[in-house]
Amino acid sequence: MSDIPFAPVILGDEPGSFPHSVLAERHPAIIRQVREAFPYGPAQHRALDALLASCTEGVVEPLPADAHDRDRWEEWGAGAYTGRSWFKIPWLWSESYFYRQLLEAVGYFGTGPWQGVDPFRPFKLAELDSPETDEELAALDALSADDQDRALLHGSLWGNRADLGFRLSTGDAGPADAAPGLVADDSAALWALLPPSGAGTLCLIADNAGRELIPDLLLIAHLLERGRIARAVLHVKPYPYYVSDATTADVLDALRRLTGAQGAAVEYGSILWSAMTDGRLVLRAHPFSSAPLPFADLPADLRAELATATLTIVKGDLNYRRLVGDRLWPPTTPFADVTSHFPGPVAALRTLKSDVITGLTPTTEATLTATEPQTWRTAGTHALIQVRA
Ligand SMILES: O=P(O)(O)OC[C@H]1O[C@](O)(CO)[C@@H](O)[C@@H]1O
Repeated sequence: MSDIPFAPVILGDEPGSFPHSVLAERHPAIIRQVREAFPYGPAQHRALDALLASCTEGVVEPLPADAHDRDRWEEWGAGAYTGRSWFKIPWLWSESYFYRQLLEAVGYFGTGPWQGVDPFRPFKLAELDSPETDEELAALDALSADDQDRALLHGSLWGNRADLGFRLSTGDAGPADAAPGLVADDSAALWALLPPSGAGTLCLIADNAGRELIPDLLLIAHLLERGRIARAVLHVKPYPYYVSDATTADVLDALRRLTGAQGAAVEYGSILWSAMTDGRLVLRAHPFSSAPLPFADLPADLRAELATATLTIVKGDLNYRRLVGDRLWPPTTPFADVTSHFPGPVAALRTLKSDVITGLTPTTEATLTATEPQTWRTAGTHALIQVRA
């Protein structure tokens, strides 16, 4: 990466900026919503009060001395950031640590009865049970064999808009005269890495549960069924994270949603069910999946595993930030340069929901900046498919 221009790491300390609004407004709102979603007891409410005070006006507090992952967070930088304002340290770190501390407050990691109760589960289930999910599953029945590659790839891509921490108010793309919805499209290179009769392994680093995970699973089922891959490894989060990020429990809920549906959805569900049963589809919940660090810092075991994949698909905005580095890159910085650290071929499927962007052509950047100066980076109205073979 030595030829790449310097790009500053994103912090949350600039009032009016997107990262600042997440720390100052979105995190308090998430605490409020979680509080209302369950009849938590007084101790949990006190812990949530303390977290609210800490993350808005206070400093980063240490994890309890007996926390099972305290050493891991030390390795990930807790020593350097404890005692500092949440706004003045890398935004990626602040956000990640917020979710870790939120789970601490509600007793998710404790030994009591709230152990393992996902504070975001009511929101995830509501989305999974929504009429929109019914409609998306019913649409599978109308897909011709020729349409499936593109439709299922795009389903997985645009499914990334369905992020519960980020409710969209706009449609597929920007206004009619705006830049195209897809600001980079390397899908030909992606398909070239997954030819029919492929014997390889796809790793898919998942993002959100519900209406994003369903199309991710459909894509995996399709690739297995068409013989473009022999095996898939689906990387999920080891614990609830960023409100809607997928965990093992969410995969099982999504799978049940498919097998309990009607029409083609059921067939996809049974392909996935048997693939899990016979080991062609494997779930992984590596601790690094919810680390506050970029993928340039992959631990050795995960790096070795991803190095064996024919292709790794990295889903969503947060994973994109981790893949290219959570930095204010010049938008035309080549995607291949900022992903040269990654151990194998990699594809990013992402809707744009934060300031980080790379790999645009000068023309695309100029069009976006001229037509949608305030919103194109963060509104989720644009998407990209970028590949480094
Ligand atoms: O679900 P996604 O696509 O990873 O998006 C989550 C996004 O939420 C934010 O963290 C803000 O909360 C984004 O900036 C972030 O990258």
